[in-house]
Amino acid sequence: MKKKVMIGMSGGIDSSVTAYMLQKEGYEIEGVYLKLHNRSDGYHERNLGYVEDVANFLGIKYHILDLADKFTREIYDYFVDSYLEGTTPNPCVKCNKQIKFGAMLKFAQEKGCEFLATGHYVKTDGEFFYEADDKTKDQSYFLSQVDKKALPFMMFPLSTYKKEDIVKLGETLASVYKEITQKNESQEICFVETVYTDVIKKHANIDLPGDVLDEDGNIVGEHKGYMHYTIGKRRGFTVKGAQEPHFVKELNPKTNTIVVGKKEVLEVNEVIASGLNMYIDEKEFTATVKLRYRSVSLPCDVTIRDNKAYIKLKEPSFGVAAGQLAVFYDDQKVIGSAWIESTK
Ligand SMILES: Nc1ncnc2c1ncn2[C@@H]1O[C@H](COP(=O)(O)OP(=O)(O)OP(=O)(O)O)[C@@H](O)[C@H]1O
Repeated sequence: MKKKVMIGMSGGIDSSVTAYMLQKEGYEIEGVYLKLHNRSDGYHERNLGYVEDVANFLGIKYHILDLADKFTREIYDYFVDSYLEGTTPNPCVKCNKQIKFGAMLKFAQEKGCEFLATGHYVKTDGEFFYEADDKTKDQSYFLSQVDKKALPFMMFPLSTYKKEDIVKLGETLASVYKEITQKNESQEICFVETVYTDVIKKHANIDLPGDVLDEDGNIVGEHKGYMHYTIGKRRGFTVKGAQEPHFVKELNPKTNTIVVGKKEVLEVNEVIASGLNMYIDEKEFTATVKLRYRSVSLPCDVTIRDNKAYIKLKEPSFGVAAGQLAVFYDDQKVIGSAWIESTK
């Protein structure tokens, strides 16, 4: 009997080609589209149109799973609250853990599927995640909070391909694939239509000017409201008499102040992170760590104690933000991750 695979279908090229590939390999496939938010600009209608056309082309069944309430509670509210608290959230990491490889995986299993496949660029051997071959698309950072128990059920057929090859293949398939390749690349964060501040504005007044402080607490300028800034940002505030660029080092919601300094004051050598998700049991290890997506992996020593990771960097990093994820790698293998709480 053919093995049954559920495919997370977003209406984008990656998942549409994933479905084509797995069918060609001989799997029995079904699709599921997740409704994750209530965008009113025709977003879901457009995506579902593509999902339906691809499903018709392949002759497969597809489901619509409405997870908007769960998504609002667990992902959207966390996103807004993080900015209010002066931290920098990573909603895609939470979504992968709780929604895509939480609720969507459960749905796939309830429908009798042996596997869940997505168009993520990442590898797995059922025990660990590994970086994808296309390093410009690699999404291992975003998957590193996914529960170990979910890994044996995952399939990532795009893991060895380059994005451009997937687009090229799409162009040779049915006309719907061609149409999908011509639409705009999806947004970085699916519920942010333009910029994140437009989302936050719906929940708080973000335009509250306040003081810019130097490291010693002296007032040196003015800012537009702390929620306009993230750690490392260098524009949109004034610093009296500054000759050199200044960067945001700290956000203080309670006093509506931001602390800025020259690049060297943003230097970080130690990181404390909590909310661990480890794929190995060791409590002390040497690894490399990515402190944000699209940053280089830095060599470090890690000690796990009282459910926290104490990370000593062997070379400094700059502009590390609380709220982002620290992802530990052993070469290309993801060995765990934790949320950045504080830095030194
Ligand atoms: N709304 C959704 N419903 C079902 N699956 C989804 C949805 N959004 C994303 N996915 C799954 O997660 C994968 C990664 O999504 P992401 O948005 O990170 O990448 P993408 O490159 O835009 O993918 P795609 O081209 O398939 O839209 C998708 O390929 C798809 O399998």
